[in-house]
Amino acid sequence: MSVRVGILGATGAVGQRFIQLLDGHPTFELAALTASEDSAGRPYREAAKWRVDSPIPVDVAEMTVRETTPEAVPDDVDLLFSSLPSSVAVDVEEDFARDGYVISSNSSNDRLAEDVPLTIPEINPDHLDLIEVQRDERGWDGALVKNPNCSTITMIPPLAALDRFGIERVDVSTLQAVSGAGYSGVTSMEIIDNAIPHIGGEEDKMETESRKLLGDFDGAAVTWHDMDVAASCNRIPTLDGHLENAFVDLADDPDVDEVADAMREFPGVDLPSAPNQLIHVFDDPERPQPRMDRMRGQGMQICVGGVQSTDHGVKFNCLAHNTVRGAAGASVLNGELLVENGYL
Ligand SMILES: NC(=O)C1=CN([C@@H]2O[C@H](COP(=O)(O)OP(=O)(O)OC[C@H]3O[C@@H](n4cnc5c(N)ncnc54)[C@H](OP(=O)(O)O)[C@@H]3O)[C@@H](O)[C@H]2O)C=CC1
Ligand SMILES: N[C@@H](CC(=O)OP(=O)(O)O)C(=O)O
Repeated sequence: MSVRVGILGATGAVGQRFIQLLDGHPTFELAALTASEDSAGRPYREAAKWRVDSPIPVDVAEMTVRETTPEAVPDDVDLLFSSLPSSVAVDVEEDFARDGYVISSNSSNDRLAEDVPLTIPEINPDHLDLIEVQRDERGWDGALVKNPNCSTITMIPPLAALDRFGIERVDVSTLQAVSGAGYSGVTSMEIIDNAIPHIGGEEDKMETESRKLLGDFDGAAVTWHDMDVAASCNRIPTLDGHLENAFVDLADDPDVDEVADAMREFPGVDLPSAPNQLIHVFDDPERPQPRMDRMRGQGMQICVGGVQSTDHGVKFNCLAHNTVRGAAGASVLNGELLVENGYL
């Protein structure tokens, strides 16, 4: 089966990752690229300042960038990946869904909307069926599906593995790469020889999205997990890969080996972009490290290390590639789940 796909916001940092990940994809055939009015009408190679660590695919380089409107995208495109600024996406994504397109979006708008699935295929694939509720309520033929924030997605797989021991509270502190802010988000003068102990909106996203992701879906609505989550977010001068230190209070008292085994054995999914093993647990206390470990599982694996018991539960470190597993890769995986579950 081949599905014709497009990318909204294709010239940006995440849009370029989409192009890289879709090159040679077994199911998805890239058929449309959109961006702002400044880029529309230009060949992609001219409109995009290409910065990904592999060449622009030859056929993509010559594609003409389109306007980001439903009229500008061919009708035979079934699935759109969205990496628009959220201020733009909030209206535009709804226009496309109303027009019949299915959208797998990485932008932060609407992630907490009651009828919008916020999905990680290995964690809560059942939440995808919120699409039925969404279509009933909004009268759409299309659909809007979201993946979480990059810092949130990094800690969720290990937390999902721990939930069998009864998570009561999570305290997490992040060390986030500069690519998370986009290419012009943090200047070199701000970040070299430095760390910035604030990332606007990020703590709130981690504290809320995590509870929706680990919540229960009863076929009509998601009841959020009742754990307390407190996050502290920091920017550091790594290029890619968010590292996080998590402290988790548990109802039960598992030993370190039980915790590590629960993470190692946490099941993956059989989708083209999914890693064979979702969580890699290091015994070496100096791992994971961003530069060494962010590309494990082609950037889609979650790395964990430093698992230790505490008075109230466990602590560990976790790492994921923020623009692959944390952004474009997460949307592509959701697209694969949409195909698998018959939504396309
Ligand atoms: N960078 C990262 O690691 C992560 C980013 N995200 C989220 O993904 C989204 C994209 O981020 P990123 O790729 O870094 O952003 P960029 O600024 O690099 O790219 C934005 C894209 O949107 C297009 N665009 C901007 N304004 C408009 C408009 N008015 N109409 C149509 N298209 C427009 C741009 O086109 P043009 O080139 O023509 O201006 C470009 O293609 C954001 O919502 C961000 O929060 C999420 C997780 C990680
Ligand atoms: N805020 C993230 C990147 C991002 O854009 O997240 P979101 O997808 O929630 O907008 C970072 O700075 O690393």
